[in-house]
Amino acid sequence: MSVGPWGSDAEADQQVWDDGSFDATARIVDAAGDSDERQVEAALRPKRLDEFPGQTRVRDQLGLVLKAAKRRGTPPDHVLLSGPPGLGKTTLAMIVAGELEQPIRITSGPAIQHAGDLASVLSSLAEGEVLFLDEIHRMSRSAEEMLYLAMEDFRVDVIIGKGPGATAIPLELPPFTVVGATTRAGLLPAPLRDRFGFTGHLDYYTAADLVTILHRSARLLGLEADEDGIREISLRSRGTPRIANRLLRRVRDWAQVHGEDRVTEAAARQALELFDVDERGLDRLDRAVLEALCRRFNGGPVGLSTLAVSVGEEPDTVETVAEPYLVREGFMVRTPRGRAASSLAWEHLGLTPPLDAQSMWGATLPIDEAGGGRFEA
Ligand SMILES: Nc1ncnc2c1ncn2[C@@H]1O[C@H](COP(=O)(O)OP(=O)(O)OP(=O)(O)O)[C@@H](O)[C@H]1O
Ligand SMILES: [Mg+2]
Repeated sequence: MSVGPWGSDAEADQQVWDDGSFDATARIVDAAGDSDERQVEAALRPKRLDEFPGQTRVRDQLGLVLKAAKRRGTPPDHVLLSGPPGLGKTTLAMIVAGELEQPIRITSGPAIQHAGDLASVLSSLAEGEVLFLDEIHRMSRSAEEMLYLAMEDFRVDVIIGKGPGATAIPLELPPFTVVGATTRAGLLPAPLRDRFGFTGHLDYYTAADLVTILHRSARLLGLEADEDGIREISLRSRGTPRIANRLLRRVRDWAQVHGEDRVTEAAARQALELFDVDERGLDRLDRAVLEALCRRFNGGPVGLSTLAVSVGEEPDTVETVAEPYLVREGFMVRTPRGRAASSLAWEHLGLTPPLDAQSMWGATLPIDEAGGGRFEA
């Protein structure tokens, strides 16, 4: 067993595991929401574009497209919204219908497994109606092909019968608007992507936008909130309104249980400490990964699977759950020789990087200069 300047491996293990194993699916900083949460969220969704803070480019462009279509009295181009979970794609889809003053029909890629499922939705649409297709990248191939035709020519071919005797009966559809949402725009086949006249890509929010969102949510939840309390929550929300709203609800719980009726800075700090979300929005898994990188591997680089074993997780969990945010925020770098801690990581953990750390990871070198090769996985 190696005993470094920071103690033994066993001690490091203890820190990660002393309060039970880590459940990656129940993270408070998970950007994806579960079905219970979606009900609470519905109440917090802005209903109109001018109540929607942040994403100014997408908001202004979309506003223009919708206003022009309304003025012409025709349905607007189909709208594709892409971006990471929890940033407001569903919210914007609802807003499109709200701004057009049209009903919205909601379905999703996984719910449309057969072209027939889509045909029945399409054939029941009224003129001008908005069809929201969530997770559009998960639709079946045959449904996708039907959708191309429907989006472009407002027509579906209904197949009657089977085998050689089958005939296609074209069915005219009234004009309507598809709003597609996807977290994986890259997975959409080009012909489908091309049929959207407007594409909006949502990006992470600034802390200032999250402050606006949190003030609004606090008001809707009937909560008094101090500026400092709201700011504290915004900084820990990983640029994601869904996480911000969730943290706000936990802070509300904490404040109410402690007989306070305000979201103060102290309440926010204590509540979020209890839930293991630190000042930069890192949770226990994120910190365990950084701790392992710095303490055990001297800052890296280290292979993903070795790193995963040392925090007791599957490589896939480390790669998809912790890594994206750590890399995005500059705590961790992916190098051709594995994962490495940045100086920010050492600083965040309150540790001093060893003198030879810089030369060890060579992480800031572009891949080519660092010797070519692929990312170690
Ligand atoms: N700009 C915003 N202003 C206020 N609240 C927002 C904003 N964007 C998102 N939210 C809130 O965040 C929560 C999640 O938003 P939404 O469901 O629209 O995300 P999404 O992009 O559809 O996520 P997913 O990819 O998981 O479906 C909702 O409660 C919504 O009210
Ligand atoms: Mg959504």
